[in-house]
Amino acid sequence: MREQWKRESMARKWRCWVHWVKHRSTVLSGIPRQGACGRLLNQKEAIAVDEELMASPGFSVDQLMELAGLSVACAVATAFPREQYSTNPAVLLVCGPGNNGGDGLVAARHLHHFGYAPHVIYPKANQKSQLFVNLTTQLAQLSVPVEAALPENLERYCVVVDAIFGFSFSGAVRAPFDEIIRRLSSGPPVLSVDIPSGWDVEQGPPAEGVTLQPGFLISLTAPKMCAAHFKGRHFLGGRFALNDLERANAELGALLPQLRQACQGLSVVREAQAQGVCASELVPGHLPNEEVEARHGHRAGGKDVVPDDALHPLARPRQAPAAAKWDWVGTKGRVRAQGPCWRPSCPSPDSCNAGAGCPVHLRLQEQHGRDTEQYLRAMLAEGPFHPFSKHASLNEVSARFGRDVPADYPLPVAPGHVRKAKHTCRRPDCPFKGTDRACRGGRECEGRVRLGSFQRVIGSPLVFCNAGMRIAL
Ligand SMILES: NC(=O)C1=CN([C@@H]2O[C@H](COP(=O)(O)OP(=O)(O)OC[C@H]3O[C@@H](n4cnc5c(N)ncnc54)[C@H](OP(=O)(O)O)[C@@H]3O)[C@@H](O)[C@H]2O)[C@@H](O)CC1
Ligand SMILES: [K+]
Repeated sequence: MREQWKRESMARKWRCWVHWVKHRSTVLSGIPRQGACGRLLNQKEAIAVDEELMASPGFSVDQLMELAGLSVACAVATAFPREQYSTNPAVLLVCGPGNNGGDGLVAARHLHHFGYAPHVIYPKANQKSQLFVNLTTQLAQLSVPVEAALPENLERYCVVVDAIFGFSFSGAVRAPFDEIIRRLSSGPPVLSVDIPSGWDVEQGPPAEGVTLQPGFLISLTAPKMCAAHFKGRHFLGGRFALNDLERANAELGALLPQLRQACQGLSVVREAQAQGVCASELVPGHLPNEEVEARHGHRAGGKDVVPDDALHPLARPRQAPAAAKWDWVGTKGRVRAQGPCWRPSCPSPDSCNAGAGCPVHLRLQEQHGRDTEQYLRAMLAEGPFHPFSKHASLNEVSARFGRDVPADYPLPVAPGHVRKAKHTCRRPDCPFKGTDRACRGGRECEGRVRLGSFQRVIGSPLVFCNAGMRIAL
């Protein structure tokens, strides 16, 4: 009896909510809201849905924020899978003064647990609310750095999570966030939370000034009107909508996410733009590819259901270049890599030759300097086919090829440009003493020590030959 009463009461509340939102939508919106993601919420509706979630079903702010932050972390993990990196990938989360910033703080905690290395920038930390104090304390206890200023070098991050402003943003961006947004606009790929920061919630990107163009967006609860101007990979998150969404969607004409499966952030499929119409549809992550194809008439391509050409260049999946494209040229014991760079964080993937200006290379050099073993480890950790710069020594390239080179690939050793192994063995009876051949024994032999360290690093067999270091493939 009590159960039935509960069910009826829930149903009554739900009908009230649907009626109320429907009525509000009609009254409040004068602007058409058919965009890239179906019917989109305007600013007042977004705020109203948020308030309603707290009022009627009694969600608390921290509950909503926890789910929102978790879905942000899931979207990052989907777009930048942890398995693609050999060390914990660095993620920069820039958090603003409101609840959008709170989502970023929560996401940082989950990303830490997912095996990422989050770094939080929180320029206007909210010290008054206990919720925000708790969130920063939790991060401190996990040793997640929380700082006020944006770091100088953004290239070390595989993605920047923009949790600066959400649906309460209005007007022109004020300091210090104007400068932050300017810098983020030319850095690594950006994933925006709910609203791309600096965009008007309804009108989209500002007409003038620097604009953030994120490659990824995760809308919370439902996409807002500005999402109509977004051209990247779109996720929906926040499992806090109420029962009976299908009915709600039908009645409201809105697109509230149906998060029935385990994943928290869902991709939104951008339908083929054949008739110039860009209507998107929410597709649960578990939908079979054939069905996606049937419904949208384009190749779903594994997990990625967004056609590549609809994506922001930084959001497009990178393909490993064919081995033939790689041309390693030995020059005075140094080598040069030619071919497109496909490091996920490369700022210019099509033109980068990882030369002296390659920030990754510079950073690795800066961090590890002459410590060969550390430097090699760091190089290898950058992922497969990291193109070495002009300044990489032949030995480093040899070490790299020892791991990844295809069996039929020519050795990167150009005649006449091979570094000769120095004879540095101090044994008085060394048979190679006085010759230009390297000693194969002797504890002090520099070649042997180095050989040992390469083997430790890459675990592949390297042998000495007369001409210098070669790879045993
Ligand atoms: N149900 C949901 O969907 C859920 C939503 N959630 C999340 O909450 C987000 C909305 O949060 P919110 O209401 O706290 O506002 P938000 O946009 O973060 O920031 C407001 C701050 O920005 C500031 N500010 C404004 N304009 C500015 C300007 N031009 N230049 C500079 N500053 C400016 C403003 O300062 P003030 O104007 O007050 O001085 C204030 O401090 C929402 O998008 C979603 O991410 C989840 O957490 C839970 C479930
Ligand atoms: K944002």
